[in-house]
Amino acid sequence: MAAAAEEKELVLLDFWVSPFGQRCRIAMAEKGLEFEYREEDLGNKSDLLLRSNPVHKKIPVLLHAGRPVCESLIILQYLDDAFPDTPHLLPPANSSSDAAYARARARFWADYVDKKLYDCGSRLWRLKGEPQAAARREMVEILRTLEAELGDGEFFGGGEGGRLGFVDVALVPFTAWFYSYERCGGFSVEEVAPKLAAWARRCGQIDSVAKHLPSPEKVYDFIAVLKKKYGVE
Ligand SMILES: N[C@@H](CCC(=O)N[C@@H](CS)C(=O)NCC(=O)O)C(=O)O
Repeated sequence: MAAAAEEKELVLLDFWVSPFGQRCRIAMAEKGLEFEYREEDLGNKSDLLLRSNPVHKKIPVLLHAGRPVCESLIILQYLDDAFPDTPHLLPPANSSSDAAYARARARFWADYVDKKLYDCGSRLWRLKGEPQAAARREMVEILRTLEAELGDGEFFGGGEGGRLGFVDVALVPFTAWFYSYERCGGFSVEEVAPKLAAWARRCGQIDSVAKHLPSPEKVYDFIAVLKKKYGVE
């Protein structure tokens, strides 16, 4: 692979359960890029993390030859740009208006995942009573909206040659949280969005995803730790 010499220079500052970090790990696995994984203690962030992401002080940070790239969706786009000979997540930019439109559309849905799904999922385990019921109604709507975008497709598309694309990689880490969302919210993803549930199972069979996603039970245990930390009963 053309990028081989540069691959060794990729370091990912990450935290095991982070869906944002998992996006980067899955993307690099899909691209066949080797990287060094460095687990951060988010309660005691390393100087390297604080120096590399002084604005948000968050993981993931990708260091490429020592230069930091922050924010998971920006990291995914950077990987497409910096390693153009590897399979693209976004349709390659060319002069056609169709490619430009497909790129814009994929970015829209990845942004939707960030703006809606993550926040709503957090409210499902943090809240009780009516606010939690409101989060459940919103989550059902989000899942149905994503299912409508998926349609009858095998994947959300955008990737080269029927592979995982930008939206797939942006969304798939949250499938490890579906079980927790279901238990906290009292609903079934299979019932509200069966095609999306089937897509999640399909993704789970892909090596890059299977290798980098934790089990749903481990995520649920982690949420129990978070609940304790934030005093949620
Ligand atoms: N928008 C960011 C979100 C990253 C993020 O929220 N990271 C969390 C872990 S999941 C973090 O580093 N939290 C530490 C903190 O907020 O102090 C991205 O897409 O990379």
